Amino acid sequence: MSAAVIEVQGLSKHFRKDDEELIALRGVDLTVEQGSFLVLLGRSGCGKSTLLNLLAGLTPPTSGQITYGGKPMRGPNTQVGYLTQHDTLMPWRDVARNVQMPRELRGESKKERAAVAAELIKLVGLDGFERHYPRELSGGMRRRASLARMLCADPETLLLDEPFGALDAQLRTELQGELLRLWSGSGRTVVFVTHDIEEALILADRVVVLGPVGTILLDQSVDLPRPRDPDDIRVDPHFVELHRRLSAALKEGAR
Ligand SMILES: Nc1ncnc2c1ncn2[C@@H]1O[C@H](COP(=O)(O)OP(=O)(O)OP(=O)(O)O)[C@@H](O)[C@H]1O
Repeated sequence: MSAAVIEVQGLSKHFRKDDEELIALRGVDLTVEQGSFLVLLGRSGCGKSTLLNLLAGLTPPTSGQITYGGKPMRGPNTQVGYLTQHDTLMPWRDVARNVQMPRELRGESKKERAAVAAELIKLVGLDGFERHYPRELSGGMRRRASLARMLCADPETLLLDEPFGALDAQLRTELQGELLRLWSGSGRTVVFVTHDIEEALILADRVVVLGPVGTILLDQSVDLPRPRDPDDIRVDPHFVELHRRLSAALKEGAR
């Protein structure tokens, strides 16, 4: 077993709205192993995005603690790349300049960062759109540009919040494949949020099913052989059994 890169203990997050307190997460314990591909699966509103915000260090917990690489996290974590659910592209920069941004901030030369960005733009299928501004792109294209920008920072841990939800089925499968190629053997850790069981099983080493307030309903390792061809794997009896288990856990959480 690899070392833990992220350790979450007794994590709670409350929000205050007017006079009411809303509990988004309550007492979550979770360990993420270095180099693993973890999928967090859960229905809308169970606290997945809140958990990623906390893992990225964008917001502090109400109680509990998170350690990253053995050190308590305080403030934004620069080792992680975070693809949020909402669009964070800079509207005044074209695709190429958005994607290059993380390396520009590090002071990398124009030539070097342009070369890396060009590769990544190609990888996400946006070649030809380098000079387009975010407003000139479709929702799915903006998502892909954001993914390329996140990868351009070359983070050691990737936090992805439903990154492929807005894409058509074929593009989704292609980008899932690219993500797996990028991750495989890289030593990077991925925490991927989705509410799609099939997507979870195609990607993950391990699926954690979350219920209301982030309660862990099931912690399931996924020992399906890789590469996992979506068309073949759907009829694999072990896939079908895992699908049934995850689906039952999600239903249980909805009661
Ligand atoms: N900034 C905030 N202020 C108040 N309440 C919030 C805030 N952020 C999240 N919440 C609440 O916390 C709960 C969990 O929200 P969260 O976005 O983490 O869920 P989710 O599982 O990611 O949902 P989805 O799959 O729909 O994105 C929800 O009830 C939401 O209304």
